[in-house]
Amino acid sequence: MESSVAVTLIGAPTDVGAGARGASMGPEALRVAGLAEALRALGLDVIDRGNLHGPANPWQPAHGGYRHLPEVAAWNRAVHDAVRAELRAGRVPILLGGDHSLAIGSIGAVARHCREQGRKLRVLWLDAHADFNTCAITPSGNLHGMPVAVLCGFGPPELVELGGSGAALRPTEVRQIGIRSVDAGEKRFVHAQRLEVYDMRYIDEMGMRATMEQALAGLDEQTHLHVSFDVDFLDPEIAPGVGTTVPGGPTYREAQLCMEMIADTGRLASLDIVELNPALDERNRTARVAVELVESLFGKSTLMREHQVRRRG
Ligand SMILES: NC(=[NH2+])NCCC[C@H](N)C(=O)O
Ligand SMILES: [Mn+2]
Ligand SMILES: [Mn+2]
Repeated sequence: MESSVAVTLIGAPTDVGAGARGASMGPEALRVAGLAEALRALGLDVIDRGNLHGPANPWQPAHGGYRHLPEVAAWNRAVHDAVRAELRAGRVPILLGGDHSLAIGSIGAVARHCREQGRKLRVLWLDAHADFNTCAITPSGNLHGMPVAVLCGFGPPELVELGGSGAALRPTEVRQIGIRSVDAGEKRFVHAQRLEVYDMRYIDEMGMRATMEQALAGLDEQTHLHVSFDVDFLDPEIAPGVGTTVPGGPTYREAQLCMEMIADTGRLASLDIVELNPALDERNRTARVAVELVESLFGKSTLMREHQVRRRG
């Protein structure tokens, strides 16, 4: 028997990067939906470290192109240090957001760890949004619309330099899946930086299976696979509990296949679950769907692998 996978839950209860309040309740909603118990039932070693602490949401307008930059930076420093500690201990950190700006700290720590260990990195960004805005092009100033740009080096120094000097990511290390809302200036920047985006039209035309085969192509034993799961990736019909819903997302079945195909790679080494907003949810059903998808991400399947009818070539 191989030793069991060890995961650590890290709560970051804040919505300082978002345009709507409520994602700060995400960590507790995921716990109430039974995340830790579900992962333990799969045989994983699960530690829940509780919640990180950081500044309250001052709910102020944008300042120099950003809303709440000092608060977002403080939360991300806490996330960075917590994620880094778990990676160093050989565990799989699972960040419970919180809004998506927290991926700056989380992926900043992952990228730094990979550099130190000489490992390759692949980031799968599951989202309705590209989150590739900068202060010059953002329509809102909300930092949850900017983490991918910040991680690629485009943003304020207090965020860009969080995981060490220089940009955490190269655009070629990222694959975006499920995208269906990109702002005008953001769209030009996505093209200029050659982000690899599998938008909803691509998924409609090619199907989720071919999409994931491409997004996961080229992984090897040295690759650290990070999944940044913005719950608004999902169609609002199955996931209403998010602050920025966009219709036309993946169905329950498509999302399950996406997660199962990631699990099959055996490379998943860190995860963010962000943008769950219990204030907008219905009886915690979005949290429960998120837990079901994360179970698949960690290898839950209907039948034992060896009993599955092999799909044809
Ligand atoms: N992580 C998210 N839900 N991001 C939504 C971003 C929405 C919009 N593109 C903005 O920059 O304001
Ligand atoms: Mn989103
Ligand atoms: Mn997002």
